[in-house]
Amino acid sequence: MTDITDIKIFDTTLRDGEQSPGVNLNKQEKLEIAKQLERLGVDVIEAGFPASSEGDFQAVKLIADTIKKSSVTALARTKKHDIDRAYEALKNTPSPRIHIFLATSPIHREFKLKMDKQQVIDTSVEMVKYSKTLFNEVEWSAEDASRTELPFLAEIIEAVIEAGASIINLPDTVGYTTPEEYGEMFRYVSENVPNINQAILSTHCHNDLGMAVANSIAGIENGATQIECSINGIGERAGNAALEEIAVALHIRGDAYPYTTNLNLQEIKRSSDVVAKLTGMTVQPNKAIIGRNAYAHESGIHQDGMLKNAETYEIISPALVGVSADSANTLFLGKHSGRHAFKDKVKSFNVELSDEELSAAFKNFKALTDHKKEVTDDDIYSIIMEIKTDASNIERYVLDNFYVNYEQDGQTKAHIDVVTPAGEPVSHEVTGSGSVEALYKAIQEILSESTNLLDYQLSSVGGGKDALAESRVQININGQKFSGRGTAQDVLAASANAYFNAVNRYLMSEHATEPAISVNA
Ligand SMILES: CC(=O)SCCNC(=O)CCNC(=O)[C@H](O)C(C)(C)COP(=O)(O)OP(=O)(O)OC[C@H]1O[C@@H](n2cnc3c(N)ncnc32)[C@H](O)[C@@H]1OP(=O)(O)O
Ligand SMILES: CC(C)C(=O)C(=O)O
Repeated sequence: MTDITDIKIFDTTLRDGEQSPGVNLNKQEKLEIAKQLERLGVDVIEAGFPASSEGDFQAVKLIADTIKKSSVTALARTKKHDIDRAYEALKNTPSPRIHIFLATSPIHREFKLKMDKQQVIDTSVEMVKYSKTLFNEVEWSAEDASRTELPFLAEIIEAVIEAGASIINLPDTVGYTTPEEYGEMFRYVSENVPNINQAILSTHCHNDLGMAVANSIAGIENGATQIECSINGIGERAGNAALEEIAVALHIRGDAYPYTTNLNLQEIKRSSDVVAKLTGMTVQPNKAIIGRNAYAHESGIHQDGMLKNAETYEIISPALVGVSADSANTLFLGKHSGRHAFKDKVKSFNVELSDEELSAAFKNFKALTDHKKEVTDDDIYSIIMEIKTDASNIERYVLDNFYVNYEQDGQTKAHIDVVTPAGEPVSHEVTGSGSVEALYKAIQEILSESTNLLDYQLSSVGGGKDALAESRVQININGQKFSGRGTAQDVLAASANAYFNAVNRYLMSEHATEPAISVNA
């Protein structure tokens, strides 16, 4: 039987995540995120870099003073001032940890730090020892470890462990490495650092080549037991390894990855939402695990498969990560949807449709998808109601075509082509002082019945700029009031449909034994 290894989750949303260009969290916002990270069950919260500003010092302090279950840490350069500031900020947390770093790669040593190898070792050792006078737990990071000579990496790691570091983090700072290379670095360190069993190894991967999650997993497959990652994968440049992707990959592919974490997966969606909202970094729709399309299926063949057995196309249940069935929008109805999914949606409204009504509704739905990217539940309900209240079995007015033009003198011309209940095509043109006024005047003048408008309302159905327009009218015919409703992409078409709907309801009532559809008569 394979042993299961416990992996510690070190969340750096509030430190590396906040290094995302344009993100600037105040201390209350950072605290809200920290509280959510604690609910999510992360083992370590990296709350910030206290020496970087007074604001970040105060934020780290507030988090350290408040958070009790997760361990709170903060970043510091190998400088006494940075370490002292971190201590002042962290001293009230039950299990404080300092995270100090120094770059080890040739390019950083030569051009950025202007230090040789020995200076990098000596500075790191001295500052780990100093940190140890203040903190029980010292994490040391070899910045740009993945571009560092392996023998030098092994040498410096042995020295800092000897000085008191108990967590050794090996970042792929610039997101350059491949999973094979990153895994090989951990294997090399595990095999070539004599005192490595006195420390735990940690991954910290950036996503410049889109391999941060794969690299982090390669790290734990080769000896690391801590993963540094961030919610929604935010962080410097292309970001860090996404916490939610690692957590769910380890869970869903437990057969391939024998690891556990302390994370409460059901808090993933909420964590993602809080971070997206407070940082202003919205999540791309197709983002794995938490993107709005992650559980949505649009094409008819996929939807049919989903209805027959969800596992045909779904490897993760949205409920696993706290995505509600409603927001999962599992069967997204759009241009590529088929009859099975449409029928399923109709059923969810508890409306009975005959086979003919269903076919007519499906036809109208497909026609709508040619104009509208996202067809909402409201749109579909409107289509169903149109069908349910349709007067197609009686003679009625059919609006064939219309247009409305603005004239130079401020007048509006409306032209309509209608087929009458007797089946005759007729056209009429009028001018009026506004679009709806002119259109309704043309309709009133073309009807054999004498009608007048009592009430007119216009609203939008569904969201987005391509939402449907819905118009409701009440008209008076022969002393009786009839209501009408019309939906269309265009507000004038919806208005015309509503008027004809009311007139046709009158015609229906004339044919019925009881005028069931007249209102307030
Ligand atoms: C890979 C990472 O993510 S590392 C973390 C990066 N995060 C941040 O930098 C965010 C917070 N940073 C800041 O607010 C500022 O950079 C500060 C306050 C830390 C420092 O600001 P300044 O003193 O103005 O220095 P500046 O940022 O311009 O340059 C960095 C200096 O630190 C030095 N340095 C860089 N890393 C380290 C280190 N690990 N230990 C010691 N010194 C370091 C640089 O060599 C440079 O030194 P120099 O001034 O002698 O050339
Ligand atoms: C400071 C270290 C951990 C870092 O953020 C990096 O190397 O990317």
